Amino acid sequence: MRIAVSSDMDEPPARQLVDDLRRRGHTVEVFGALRDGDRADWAWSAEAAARAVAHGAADQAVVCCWTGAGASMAANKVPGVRAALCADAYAARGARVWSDANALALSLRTLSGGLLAEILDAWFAAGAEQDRDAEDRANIAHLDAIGSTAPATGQTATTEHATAAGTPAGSASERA
Ligand SMILES: O=C(CO)[C@H](O)[C@H](O)COP(=O)(O)O
Repeated sequence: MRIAVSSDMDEPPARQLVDDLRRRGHTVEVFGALRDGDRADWAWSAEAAARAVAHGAADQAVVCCWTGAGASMAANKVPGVRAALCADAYAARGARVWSDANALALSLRTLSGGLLAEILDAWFAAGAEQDRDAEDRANIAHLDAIGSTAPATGQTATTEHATAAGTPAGSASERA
């Protein structure tokens, strides 16, 4: 897989992440503090990695900062990117199976060597289960399409919004 990796800090866990991904056979492109001359702030670096996914230059992203919070927020601002901040293997598996996450956000503060390997094992072993949570995933896609100006998903979608972006699966108007 082609993986875009970002970090706002050139810390050992971030380097270890890149090495581990390459050992697993992935092609890695780095952003932020891991790349000479790149901007290293967490919002920009995570957004750059997320954009690589949105533009099709990468299949997935792994975005890092000290807590993982800022990196996940920035990545999730890029339409089409579903970033999940995962503190353990259970969260990583769930993010793939239920949420079809395409970006893994990690906290550099908490990553020991063993934990990183467990999270990556779980992340790459799992894929979205088509028959579970499909409605939720459709609503996330709908949110991407409509932005924040339309009624919340689950509320009655107006004709205007339904026409512009498609009616969200399971919305009140669809169930009516
Ligand atoms: O975890 C983070 C954001 O969620 C950052 O890594 C943390 O805030 C440190 O950034 P800086 O050194 O620029 O203050």
